[in-house]
Formats: sequence, structure tokens, C-alpha cells
Amino acid sequence: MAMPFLDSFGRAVTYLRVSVTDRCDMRCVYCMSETMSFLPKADILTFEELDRLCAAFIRNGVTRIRITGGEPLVRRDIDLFFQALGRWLHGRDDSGHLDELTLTTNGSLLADHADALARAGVRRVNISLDSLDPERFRRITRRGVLDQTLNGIRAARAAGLAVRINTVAMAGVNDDEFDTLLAWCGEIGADLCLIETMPMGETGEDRTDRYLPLSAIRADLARRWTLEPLPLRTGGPARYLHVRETGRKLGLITPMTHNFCESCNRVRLSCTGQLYTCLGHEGATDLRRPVRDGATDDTLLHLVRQAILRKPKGHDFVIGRQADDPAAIRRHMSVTGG
Ligand SMILES: Nc1nc2c(ncn2[C@@H]2O[C@H](COP(=O)(O)OP(=O)(O)OP(=O)(O)O)[C@@H](O)[C@H]2O)c(=O)[nH]1
Ligand SMILES: C[S@@+](CC[C@H](N)C(=O)[O-])C[C@H]1O[C@@H](n2cnc3c(N)ncnc32)[C@H](O)[C@@H]1O
Ligand code: SF4
Ligand code: SF4
Repeated sequence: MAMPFLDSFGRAVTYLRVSVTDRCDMRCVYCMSETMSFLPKADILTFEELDRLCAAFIRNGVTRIRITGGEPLVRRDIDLFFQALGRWLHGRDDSGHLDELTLTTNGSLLADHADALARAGVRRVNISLDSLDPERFRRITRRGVLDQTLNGIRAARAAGLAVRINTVAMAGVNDDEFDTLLAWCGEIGADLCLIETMPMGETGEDRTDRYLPLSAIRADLARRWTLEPLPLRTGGPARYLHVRETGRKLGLITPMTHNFCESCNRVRLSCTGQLYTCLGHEGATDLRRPVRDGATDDTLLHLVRQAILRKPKGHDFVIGRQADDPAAIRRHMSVTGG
């Protein structure tokens, strides 16, 4: 294997998040606007192009890939892409390997894909679900059908996939449901991860009023549940607690704090081939042009290494910053997949 990717702060980049589409069958209030316009197909990297870029990362020390979007499962032939990436899972190739291939999904189409994902080597999946109330679920996602996501979750469990439920915590929207969600996750054998809203892109909703610091939620939950801190680190932003009553994990993602930037191990590839080295910054390096112009692997690698050397130390998200503020992140979460 070639030299691993290192940034200028000495952080090794071993984790790649790949957004395979900007499209989605939902329009969650914190993520997209109701009238979101999507990219023309010609702008989107083909699976062959994505596969080539992923291979370059894997041959240089990336050992974990998370597929995301938009909604990754709305992209046609996505099962074949997982199958192709699955060849890198441990022990299957000497020039590099993946320890983990996984995805984040809204679950609506998961019932049709869970078996194929498991066959490709996926072992766990993060599924977004912000409410167990069908009406509320529809309001938050603006068009989602709760039963479809619940079917997807059941199918994932039946296919042997470990499930983590992602719930964005929103004041006045779902803050009365965390106990219910925690108990339900215990029943279905899933972990739960609560996420603070991040200010990214215009969604037509004011996130300032909805922002809920998780420190307060944790203190409240601790009155009814026995929460024990776990040393587990996935290299991701979640900090985990063991819930003694259910035997499952509760993750807390507090992106507005900087407490995981110093150990950040990740970069993001968008579906148009833009390499974002930090979720909280606009800067990106275009890899699509060189790929389409027939760049050699060495040229691509040089571009990636230069981009990673410019990886910022951390984000400067500020909740309440207006979208027209020059310092605001105008990119929607669906562009980089979170
Ligand atoms: N600020 C920040 N938020 C992130 C980062 N990575 C993921 N998130 C957020 O974490 C939430 C959950 O993302 P997931 O796609 O489930 O991935 P994850 O929590 O990184 O999962 P693991 O791979 O298990 O660590 C989403 O809201 C993401 O936007 C990051 O590097 N920085
Ligand atoms: C952008 S979605 C893409 C994958 C898939 N469509 C899904 O919803 O799981 C990835 C994760 O980002 C989270 N997310 C989206 N917008 C967010 C925001 N503004 N703040 C915090 N998390 C957000 C979603 O809840 C989801 O768990
Ligand atoms: S969070 Fe996921 S499901 Fe919701 S709109 Fe964004 S990409 Fe779609
Ligand atoms: S905000 Fe940037 S530096 Fe911090 S963890 Fe996320 S990607 Fe890494």
C-alpha cells in the first residue's frame, strides 16, 4: 500500500464519505428546501468514475467508506456499486483493503435493498428517523411515509444488519419523543443517535428556534435511564453511552462543539466529484474534470494529497447565522451527505 494521507495537523485520513446522488425522495425540514432543484445527470459521476476514485483512496490508506447522499438508495443500480466496492473488504485484495463499507439512508427503499447490501458485505447501517408518529414524520420529511421506513428497518434487521437510528433533535418538534425512541430502539435491537441541527444551506425553515443542545437532553434522560459513558470511538462525531435498561447504545452528536475535530479522520466526495475536506467549510477540490480528461492515477493522487494538506482544523458553524452571511455554509447537507 502507498503512503497514507496526512493533513497539516498530523491527522491521518482513513475514512471517506461518498455522496452518490443529490436526489432524495424526502425533503427533511433541516436538510433541504421544499423546492430543491437537483443536478442534471451529466454532472453526476458514473459508478465507474466513483469506483476509480474510491480505489485511489483505498490504495492509500482509506479503510472505511460510508455511502450517503441525498438518498443513496434512490440511485439506480446502487446494489451493483456496493457489490463492486465490496471487493475491497478485508482480505480480498492486497493493494489496499476496507475494514468497513456502510451507508446512511432514510430507509424508505431499504426493504428492497437490505439483502443485497448484506451480500455485498455491509454489516451495519445508519437509518434516519425523527419521529414514530406518522403525521409528524410526514411533516418533518415533508413527504415521507413512516411505514415504509419502518419496513426498511425491519428488513435490515432480518438481513442481519446492525442498525443505528439517527434522530435530529428539534425543539418543539420531536423533543417529547426521546424516551419513546430510546425504548423502541431497545425493543427492535437498534442503537439510537441524537444529532444537533447544523446550519447548512437554505431550507425554508428557521433552524435557530429548533436548535436543541444535547447536553440538556442527556441530563433529562439520565433522570429515567441509567446512562454509562462508553470509551467506543468510531472516528466519527458520536459519543456513546450504554443504556443499562435496554442494553443498547445511545450516541450523541454535538457538531456545534469542536470536540471531535481534533481527531477528524474523514473527507467527503460529492456526487459531482468535489472533494470536501471539511463539512464545515465551503472549499473543495474538483476531481471530476481531471477524471473526465483522462488524468493518470498519479495526477489524481497529487490533487488529493494537496487538498488534504489544506484540510481545515475545524468548522466554524454558528447557529442562527443567516444564509446570506458570507461566513454561512450555503451548501446543503445533501450535497456532501452530512
Ligand atoms: N460536524 C460534523 N458532523 C458530522 C461529521 N460526520 C458526520 N457528521 C454528522 O453526523 C450525523 C450522522 O452521520 P452519519 O452519516 O450517521 O455518520 P457518523 O455518525 O459519522 O457514523 P460513523 O461512521 O458510525 O462514525 C449527520 O448529521 C452528519 O452530518 C463530521 O465530520 N463533522
Ligand atoms: C444528509 S442525510 C443523507 C442520507 C440519507 N438521506 C438520510 O437521511 O439518512 C445524512 C444525515 O445527515 C443528517 N442531517 C441532514 N441535515 C442535517 C442538519 N442540518 N443538521 C444535522 N444533521 C443533518 C440526517 O438526519 C442524516 O442522518
Ligand atoms: S436528511 Fe436524508 S432523507 Fe432527509 S432530505 Fe436530507 S437527504 Fe433526504
Ligand atoms: S467539522 Fe470538519 S474538521 Fe470537524 S469533524 Fe467535521 S469534517 Fe472534521
